[in-house]
Amino acid sequence: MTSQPLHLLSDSLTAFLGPYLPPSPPSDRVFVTLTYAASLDSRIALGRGLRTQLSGPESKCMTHYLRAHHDAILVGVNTVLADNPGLNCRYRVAGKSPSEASPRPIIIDPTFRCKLSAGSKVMLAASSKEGKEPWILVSAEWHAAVSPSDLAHIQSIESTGARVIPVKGLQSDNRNESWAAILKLLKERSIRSLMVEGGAQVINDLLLAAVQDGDGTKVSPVDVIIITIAPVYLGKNGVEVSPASALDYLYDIKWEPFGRDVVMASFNRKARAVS
Ligand SMILES: NC(=O)c1ccc[n+]([C@@H]2O[C@H](COP(=O)([O-])OP(=O)(O)OC[C@H]3O[C@@H](n4cnc5c(N)ncnc54)[C@H](O)[C@@H]3O)[C@@H](O)[C@H]2O)c1
Ligand SMILES: Nc1nc(=O)c(N)c(NC[C@H](O)[C@H](O)[C@H](O)COP(=O)(O)O)[nH]1
Repeated sequence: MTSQPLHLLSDSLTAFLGPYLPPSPPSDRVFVTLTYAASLDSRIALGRGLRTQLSGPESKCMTHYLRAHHDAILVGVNTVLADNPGLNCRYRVAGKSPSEASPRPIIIDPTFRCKLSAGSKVMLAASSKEGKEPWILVSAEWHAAVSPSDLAHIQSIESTGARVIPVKGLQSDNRNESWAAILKLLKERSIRSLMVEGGAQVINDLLLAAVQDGDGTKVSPVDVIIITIAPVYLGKNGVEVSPASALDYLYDIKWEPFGRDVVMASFNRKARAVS
């Protein structure tokens, strides 16, 4: 990988983000930050499968600063197929190697469509010690009936330290149940803070998701929402972020300009109770 480290953020910008970062020491459950970059018409890409750069250099740097503060970063498989993302942290953290500063990449991919190769950016970031090896979450049903060619592929990428992890309850047709299963698995594997970067299906689902808290109460799994808004329109064919129903539960909202973009950071009132 030949990516350049990102330049430092000013003190005022780190002060802006500070209140929204995962707690230290971490709490007992997985702290979830939902973050993405959208156009003025709430599109996150020009069309399905199209990588679309929205963030300018300043807000991009903000995203990598956030990556440095999370144990893991999660995307849906369509984002991997469209964007070939590195999912590492290119913001330099004093006293940590790039790999140590990077979150664990996690890809939700029930039927292993990503078919990661050694040349994909996420695998290259890991092999060049600029990131961590990805975990690919597949459904337990798919894994139980894996074909010989997929098994060979899995063995090949696992030999590099990547993991293909079967998850009971991970299913495309009951995605709310999937979130409960994903968060349980991540907690068992000592992930205490998760940054979710997209794509649209993941974001739209998570905005309305409800999982059981320790005492059985239904809660939203999302603690913090951080959105970069870029001053462009992507039009009607764009990939839209718009949940299936209305919601109005953000609080302690701050807006901050980052270059030509503006970033909104907020807490989610439903992170504790969903009626
Ligand atoms: N601007 C941004 O910030 C940003 C961020 C990420 C992606 N994108 C764009 O978004 C587009 C991709 O978005 P998308 O909506 O097509 O796909 P996605 O990335 O949300 O992936 C969807 C797929 O992931 C799996 N999946 C997701 N949630 C699941 C669940 N709970 N249970 C089981 N399986 C689950 C399924 O296989 C599903 O088909 C791309 O064009 C990409 O460039 C933009
Ligand atoms: N913050 C942000 N601004 C954007 O304009 C954009 N398109 C994304 N998209 C998020 C998605 O996860 C991308 O796949 C990664 O941003 C790829 O970037 P990396 O190689 O991982 O740095 N995110």
